[in-house]
Amino acid sequence: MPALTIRKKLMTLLSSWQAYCQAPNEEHFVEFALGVNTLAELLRAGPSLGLARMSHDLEQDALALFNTPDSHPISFEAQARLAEQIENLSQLIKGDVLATQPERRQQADAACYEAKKASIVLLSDQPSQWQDLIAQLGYFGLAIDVLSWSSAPQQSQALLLLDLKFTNDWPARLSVLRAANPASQMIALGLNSEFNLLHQALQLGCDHCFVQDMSLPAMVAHILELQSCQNEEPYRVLIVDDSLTAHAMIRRALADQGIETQAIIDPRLVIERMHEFQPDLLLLDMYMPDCTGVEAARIIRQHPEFLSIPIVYLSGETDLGLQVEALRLGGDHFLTKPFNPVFLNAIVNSKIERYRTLRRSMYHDSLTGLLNHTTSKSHLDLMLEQCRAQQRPLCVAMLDLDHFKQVNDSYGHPIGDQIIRSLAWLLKQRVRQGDILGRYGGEEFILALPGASLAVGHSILEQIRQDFAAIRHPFGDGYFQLSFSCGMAAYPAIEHSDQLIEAADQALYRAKRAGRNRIECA
Ligand SMILES: Nc1nc2c(ncn2[C@@H]2O[C@H](COP(=O)(O)OP(=O)(O)OP(=O)(O)O)[C@@H](O)[C@H]2O)c(=O)[nH]1
Repeated sequence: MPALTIRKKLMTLLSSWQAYCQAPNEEHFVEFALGVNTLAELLRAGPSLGLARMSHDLEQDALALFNTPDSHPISFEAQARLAEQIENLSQLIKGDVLATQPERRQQADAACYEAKKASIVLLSDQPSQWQDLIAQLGYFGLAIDVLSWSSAPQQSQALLLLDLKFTNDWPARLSVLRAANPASQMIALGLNSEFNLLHQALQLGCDHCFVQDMSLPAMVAHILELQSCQNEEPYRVLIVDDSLTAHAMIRRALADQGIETQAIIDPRLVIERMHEFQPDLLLLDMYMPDCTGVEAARIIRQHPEFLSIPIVYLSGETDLGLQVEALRLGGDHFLTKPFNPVFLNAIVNSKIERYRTLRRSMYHDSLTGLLNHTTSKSHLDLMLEQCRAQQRPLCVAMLDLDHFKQVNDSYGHPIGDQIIRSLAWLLKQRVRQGDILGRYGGEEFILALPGASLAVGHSILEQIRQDFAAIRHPFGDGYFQLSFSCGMAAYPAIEHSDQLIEAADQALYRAKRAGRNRIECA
């Protein structure tokens, strides 16, 4: 997320707050709440989890005061609390956090094939108790700074892992730590899963608790998840409304949150436009001259590819019976005009989030979260066409775990699953945003690197191969190690995507026959 956009949204928020303080009426409060909501959405998608949390808290407090039109000005205490939160958030945004943005962006966009340097701190007076966790994260390229509680950081934006198991007086320490590090993400380690303890830790500012019996792989997976870049495509909304004023108002409200919109007046064009724009949600006016929203929705639902797309009706209609009927006939929600922009954004965001989750489960493998076999292949076809058009090389790698049957036989299927997940995690950490990474078969993965020649691809995969082979997978009191073999092929030497996969597969077969734990090129 560009630092400039965040700063601009912060400025909008600050001026709307100032306007409210000068003239504390409902209209100004709505503007302010919209500003908070917009900034919170931006920060939610950004790299700083702590900032996201702070803006979320501010948003919640602002929204809690939202539905009280008669109570403006808000109480002195509420105003002071909001002012303090705004001040803290704005200090942090203006300060160090954005200074680290170019570096973070570089990690996300450019060649992040190398191990990422994470900012993770473990606070513990008995760090030897956590050496397995530190080692495991290390294998994924995440370096942990270990500090004692007496040298706890201040104003840190790191992910803080807090040893509460071997720490006396942790509640007091926790609240001091949270106050000193409002923008950090805090994870409590080692509490037993008693309701009151967890409640207390969360109330004192922890964002997550890893309870005592949580398995090491689960902890590692969760931390990796928190560390991974969140680079999602912007949400897309198609507006179908015969009023140009409605188009302008809705587009303005949604654009503030980075949501892409297109608008059409004629409902008869809706299917064509949906194919072109591929929206995540439809805002459909109820009453248009040639066709009602309900009729349009029914037509949309006749197309299997649009069966699950969320449809939200917009209408001045307050007749409950009609609304219920409209929902029965293919709609998901009903917003009454004049709509509240904060509410509109909240509905749109939550519906799209769920829709995308559903789509992810269709295109992604459930064990690893990587693209599934079919989607990897179709993405590869598209990518090859792009590389052909741009006259860029494209390197394809097929990876297969070595002697994996033995892992299942010796350690059990769940451990086998965990190994598959750990290779997926390692690969996810190393690829760039535009690369294809998929689980091609049981213990086979596909990687496609646009712009990379065979030589470049080889050196990237070689580093990953060495790193994976060095990972020690814990089992009982000991550990075991594992390797993968890899076959590679590249465009333009090989012209078609099926042939690329076939050639990489044959090279993989040669790597297996030559002794495994190696890379062969077509
Ligand atoms: N745990 C687990 N095992 C899987 C999964 N998918 C496939 N497998 C197992 O992966 C093993 C693959 O075995 P083989 O094809 O004989 O290959 P290998 O033992 O890895 O030997 P080489 O590939 O020749 O090095 C089989 O035992 C499958 O049951 C999965 O999702 N989870």
